[in-house]
Amino acid sequence: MTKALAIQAKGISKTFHISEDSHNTVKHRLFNLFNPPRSKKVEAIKTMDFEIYKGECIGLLGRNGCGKSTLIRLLAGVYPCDTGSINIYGNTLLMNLGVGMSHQLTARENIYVSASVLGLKIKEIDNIFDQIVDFAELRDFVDTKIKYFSSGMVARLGFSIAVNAGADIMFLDEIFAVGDMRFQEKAIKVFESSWIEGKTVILVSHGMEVVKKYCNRTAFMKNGSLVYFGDTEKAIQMYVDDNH
Ligand SMILES: Nc1ncnc2c1ncn2[C@@H]1O[C@H](COP(=O)(O)OP(=O)(O)OP(=O)(O)O)[C@@H](O)[C@H]1O
Repeated sequence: MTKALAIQAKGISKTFHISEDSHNTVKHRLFNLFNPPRSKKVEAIKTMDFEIYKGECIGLLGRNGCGKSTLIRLLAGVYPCDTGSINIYGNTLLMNLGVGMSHQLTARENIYVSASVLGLKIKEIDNIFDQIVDFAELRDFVDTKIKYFSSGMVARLGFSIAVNAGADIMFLDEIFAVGDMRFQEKAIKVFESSWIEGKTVILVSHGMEVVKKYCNRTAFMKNGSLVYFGDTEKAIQMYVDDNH
């Protein structure tokens, strides 16, 4: 049986240009009239190719700053790539600290916007609205702008929308680390339930137990490069060695 593609990345890369001197004060600007601000290049993602198949749970490991979040933001379409192309087969939702949700909107408005992005009609969203709110345990905050939410509350809302609205591909950035213990247990239960079967999940986590338990393949990144993508145990070993 041939495996169906969920994500195909070909030759993708991303470089950030960070300005080193911020000419913010009047004094600083006067003294630096003829010195343009210096800029530093950060190659967050160095050219890489990979394929992810439908139904896979993929782990993404690497030390702080190695490019994990940038990679999933590229895959989720938050940033454009500098080079290469990404093909996504299905609808996606990125769930970490509120990326993809608007902080100026209330939880209710974000539910409607995110679920529409996932392809649901207004009537369908009406039908699952209560489910989303109750699963996220945010009944008392439905009409509060999410800029007043804690990062855990935003993560709960994002996870609940994706679970209930049925995203085909989910990017989970440290989801098991941000909610409180009770929500983490609930999130893990959903993760283990049959619901997750057939869905494609890309999981960024510093928790080796979670990666070991759920990921059928794991990628190990270092300094923006995809060093290894395959057997989970082997990727974990490389990550552990890199931390010593
Ligand atoms: N929006 C941005 N503008 C400029 N530089 C950025 C931006 N986002 C990330 N970077 C830089 O790109 C590099 C990779 O960052 P990224 O957040 O992808 O790493 P990470 O592996 O997710 O780290 P962590 O484990 O700490 O979450 C870092 O050097 C970071 O400073």
